[in-house]
Amino acid sequence: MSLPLTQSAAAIEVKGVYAAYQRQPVLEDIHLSLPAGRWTAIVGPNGAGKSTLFHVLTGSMRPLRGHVNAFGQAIEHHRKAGRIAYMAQREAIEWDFPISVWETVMSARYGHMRQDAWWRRLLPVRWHEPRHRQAVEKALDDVNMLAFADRPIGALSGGQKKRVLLARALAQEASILLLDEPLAGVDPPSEQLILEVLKREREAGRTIVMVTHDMPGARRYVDHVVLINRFIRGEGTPDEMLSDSKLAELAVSAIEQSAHDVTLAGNPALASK
Ligand SMILES: Nc1ncnc2c1ncn2[C@@H]1O[C@H](COP(=O)(O)OP(=O)(O)OP(=O)(O)O)[C@@H](O)[C@H]1O
Repeated sequence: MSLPLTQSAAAIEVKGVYAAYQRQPVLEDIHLSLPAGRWTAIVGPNGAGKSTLFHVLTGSMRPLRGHVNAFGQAIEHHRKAGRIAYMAQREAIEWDFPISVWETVMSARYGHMRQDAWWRRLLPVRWHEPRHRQAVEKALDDVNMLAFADRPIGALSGGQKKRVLLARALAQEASILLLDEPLAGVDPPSEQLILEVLKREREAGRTIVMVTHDMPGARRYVDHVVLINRFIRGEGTPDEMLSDSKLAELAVSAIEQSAHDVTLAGNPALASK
């Protein structure tokens, strides 16, 4: 069940963000206030700019204009302090890299290890602070992947890779989780497992922002929904934003947007008008 949004401060505030690739606009005039300790779904058609928004939120892409704050400070500050965990889409990861599931998830702890005594950091991994091992173990257990800890990451199925990526984000124990399509390509039992894990994380006070195309899952679990297609097309409760009429409006915006882009591609002179 979703939580009421009253009295919830903003975890992330996006103000007047514009972003583009090779001068082609992808995000325009984005203003958002994502509530702290709540679970937000970002919903939009393919190519709407959802992943790009996450690149801006993680600081890996600089917007052309505008800025992003987390808990009232520049987002870079929180990223460097490890307070933001980011789960990329499966396709964005190099799976041939010769490293195990355990090592992949442990890499989420590097930021925390910087705070350990310097001599500890020189020791082999098995002598690192037990809290790192415990966090990795718990995260893998949460997503039912502990039995695969020693497996090379390249030797996993698509759905298993997804769960390892989520475990990596969980092991960071960050206050904000940014998850790009955590439910895509997983079977129904795994989807249910992931939704329940995220529900527990939200109940523990973490702020979750996830991109999803899974409307039934979003309707049942999230507190807040943002509709996006280059511009923000709506923001509110799941009941308001995921109604048939709102989703139909979003689909029409996608058709209009692509017709507009095709027109501009055929007449580049119009782009500057
Ligand atoms: N590196 C890039 N260079 C040029 N264009 C890009 C790049 N990455 C994305 N785009 C374009 O920017 C637009 C938004 O892409 P983005 O990946 O943010 O969309 P999305 O909403 O996450 O889509 P999907 O649901 O398909 O994952 C698309 O038209 C895409 O083709």
